[in-house]
Amino acid sequence: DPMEAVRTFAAEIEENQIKLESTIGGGEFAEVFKGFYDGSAVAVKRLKQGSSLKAMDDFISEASIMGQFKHANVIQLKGVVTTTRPMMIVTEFMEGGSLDSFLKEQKGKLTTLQLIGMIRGVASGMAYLSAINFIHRDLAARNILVGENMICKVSDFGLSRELEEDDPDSEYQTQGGKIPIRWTAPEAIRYRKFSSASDVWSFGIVVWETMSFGERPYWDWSNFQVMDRVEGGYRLPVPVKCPKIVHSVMMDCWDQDRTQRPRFEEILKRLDNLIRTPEMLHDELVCYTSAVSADF
Ligand SMILES: NC(=O)c1cccc(Nc2nccc(Nc3c(Cl)ccc4c3OCO4)n2)c1
Repeated sequence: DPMEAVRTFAAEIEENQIKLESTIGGGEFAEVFKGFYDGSAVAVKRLKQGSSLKAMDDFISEASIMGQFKHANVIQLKGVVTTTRPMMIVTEFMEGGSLDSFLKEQKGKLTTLQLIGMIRGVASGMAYLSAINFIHRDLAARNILVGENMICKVSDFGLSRELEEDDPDSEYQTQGGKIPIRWTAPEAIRYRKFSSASDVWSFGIVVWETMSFGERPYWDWSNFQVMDRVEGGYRLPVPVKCPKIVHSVMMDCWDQDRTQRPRFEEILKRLDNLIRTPEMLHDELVCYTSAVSADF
């Protein structure tokens, strides 16, 4: 019973203790506001009146899931309003908004090291979630939030994907459920085999989005073209000014064989090494031996 779970994992907040200030977003089922609670800035997701029972259950489930997490790179739940209507989810406030829009606004203004620092935060949040066996299924720059000092946090644990019917990123699958095709691993698209390894694939796409300052993965290709060409071995190219060594991390995340993809723990170590040795980010300083061994 979702209500039972939310009482276990989330503090109940009195609605009159929350002050709403401004609207910052919204979807089909809920609106998101900036507000204040307990002396600090918060984000408040408010379920729209007249929502279906399923929408209510999904709303409550998102809070229960979030309430079980505690990590610097995962959005922190402060509490919920469930005993009065409308229901609300209250979290820490992330001033930079979603990563995809943040990157578009900051296009060309961030250094490679800053971009890698953001990606490192996402990898750290995902290493934590995969360690507690939580599979995200919708990891994308739009579902990462940016806070002070450009800290990045994994968010959006909604079971019901807020992908609109006509959302170009949603693709109907036979058994209900919508899948964001251009972020999803081939085995998860083909036979719904979601795992931390399919989250690693999605993470590779997030790295590409970040190094491309919010460029749309596979540009204006149709979902079918994406599936067909990726199955055929096509992979996104190295973004402009992106060090080859960062593109090699992406390529490892996009291994057709999910057992060959690096775990988030390994990805985190590789990113930390790059941050510690920035000279590795200058292609001209790094020698790349060709894949084919020299015949001598
Ligand atoms: N500065 C801005 O314009 C801005 C735009 C969008 C989001 C945020 N910031 C922001 N900060 C924290 C959370 C969210 N959105 C969100 C999510 Cl994703 C899931 C569940 C939940 C939420 O709020 C309460 O419950 N947003 C800030």
